[in-house]
Amino acid sequence: MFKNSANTVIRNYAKTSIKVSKKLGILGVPFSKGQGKTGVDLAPDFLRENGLLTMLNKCNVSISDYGNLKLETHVTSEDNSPYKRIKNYAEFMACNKALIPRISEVLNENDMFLILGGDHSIGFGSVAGHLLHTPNLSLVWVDAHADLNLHSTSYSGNIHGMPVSLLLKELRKYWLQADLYQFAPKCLPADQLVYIGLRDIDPFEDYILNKLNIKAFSMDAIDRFGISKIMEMSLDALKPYNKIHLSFDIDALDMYVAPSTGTPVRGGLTLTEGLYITDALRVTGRLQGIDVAEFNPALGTGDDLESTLNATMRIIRKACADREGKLTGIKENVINLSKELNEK
Ligand SMILES: NC(=[NH2+])NCCC[C@H](N)C(=O)O
Ligand SMILES: [Mn+2]
Ligand SMILES: [Mn+2]
Repeated sequence: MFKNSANTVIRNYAKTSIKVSKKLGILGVPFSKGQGKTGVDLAPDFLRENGLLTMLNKCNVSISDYGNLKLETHVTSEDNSPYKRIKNYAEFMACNKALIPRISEVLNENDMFLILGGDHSIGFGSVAGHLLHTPNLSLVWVDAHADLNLHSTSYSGNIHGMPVSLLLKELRKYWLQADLYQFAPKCLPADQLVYIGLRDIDPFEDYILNKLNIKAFSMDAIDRFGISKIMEMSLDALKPYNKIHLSFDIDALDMYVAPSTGTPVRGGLTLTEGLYITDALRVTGRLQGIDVAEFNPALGTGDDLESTLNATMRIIRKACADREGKLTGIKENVINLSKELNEK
């Protein structure tokens, strides 16, 4: 098995010599109610203001920016929510129901899409929408957390810790009252999911990872085998003709690299490892959807913010572009924003 995997990687890398520049559709989803901290909704515009589009243009990516998903402003009552333990369930559903059909619209006009979160609960709508367009899909979830809780197993009630359980075929039976078949009829088989970077898992998540035999590469595994071996094993686990969705929670990165995030965990990926993962997926030529979630520009000092912004931009560039351009103009904007936030 491992002999083949090395060949797979070499073959995949060889494909990069055919440089087809892909069309990229970008959509911001400024949703923050999947967890308790404000500010993660600022990320899409903050990334744009700090030169996201210019950076990608310099790398010859042709972009259509669809702006931000409009979120319902009048709050629906939680009284008739079927899952009382989940915080902001109605808002979560409204946002994701709006997001799901947008993915096909964006993919009909582009080769790839990039969703700018928002907290990671938007990963549900992004992947569910992707599955509607491309049912033969594999999911790579890069995260310190498994985000695999059920409404009934979550300690926090935060739905950013649950999106994967809403997506998995094997767990749908626990979400009957969510009426998922109506707006998210396609789901993901557990054997087409790979986790990378895990290091903070709840007991139920651990149980279900084992029970469903889900490929999960923890930080321990990465430290032990090295990231290149982990990527070989990851790609080997996925069907070779499937398109790939990468859902990147920036808290997968070490908290020294990406401190401006709501649930940081120590002992994470170096930026080099994060970029390696992203590159290994992009060069397969099958990467079709990307989420970048949990960047919260309102958290941390000016230095934290600069580091997190830089890491996030570089992950995005690696996912979307064959070439690297220069990052410019970031520093001034960071200084201005941290001044502004301190004055509040
Ligand atoms: N997307 C995230 N950062 N998720 C953190 C989840 C933390 C915890 N497992 C919970 O369910 O509340
Ligand atoms: Mn996380
Ligand atoms: Mn996450």
